Amino acid sequence: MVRIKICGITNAADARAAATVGADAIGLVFYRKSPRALDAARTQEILTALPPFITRVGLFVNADAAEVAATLQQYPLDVLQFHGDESPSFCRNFDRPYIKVLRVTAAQDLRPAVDAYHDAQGLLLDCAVPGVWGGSGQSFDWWRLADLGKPWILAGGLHAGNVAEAIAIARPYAVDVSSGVEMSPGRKDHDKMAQFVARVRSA
Ligand SMILES: O=C(O)c1ccccc1NCC(=O)[C@H](O)[C@H](O)COP(=O)(O)O
Repeated sequence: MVRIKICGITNAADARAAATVGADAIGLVFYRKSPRALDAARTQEILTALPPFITRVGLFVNADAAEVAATLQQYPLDVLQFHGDESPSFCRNFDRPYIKVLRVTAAQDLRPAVDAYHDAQGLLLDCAVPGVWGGSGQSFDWWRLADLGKPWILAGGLHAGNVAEAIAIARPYAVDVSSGVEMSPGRKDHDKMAQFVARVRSA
């Protein structure tokens, strides 16, 4: 079964809807320059609204270690997701499972990254878009990856109309979607989320 993460949740209603339609995980953006960035009140509201057994993933882009640590002190996040140029030693600094994002455009050898981030819980492949760290809505040329020896997550420009094809080609452990299930940046479309999950489940 392919797992599903819905990223860039910004309010309690969207968090509840993501859980209701069957998402396995939600992503919370702690990157101030993002249109999906959260403040303390919103973060608390989302975490309070979320039912049990949905993985809470916190996203960071080249944050200070102190900022990541403070966020972890404040909120019960299950997994960290690093979208910037964070080194392996930085990522493993927080005593928390982490996912490292690799930004790609087409087929490439991922072995060096797999070796470098050998203790990552998973790797997330997203589309490399200059000047954009994530949530771009752009996809890359999917390819069938050789076994990485580690779960990997497919992201970048996915939506209900292309996710089945993406899964058939790439065979990921999980898929991650943000803008493909939105009506505008940071506002999820609940019907699109339901359609997306249904397509993944039937792929
Ligand atoms: O959502 C953002 O604005 C964002 C900003 C900086 C780093 C990551 C960000 N989001 C990550 C994601 O939403 C997803 O993990 C991934 O990039 C897929 O996004 P999309 O192509 O919009 O489905």
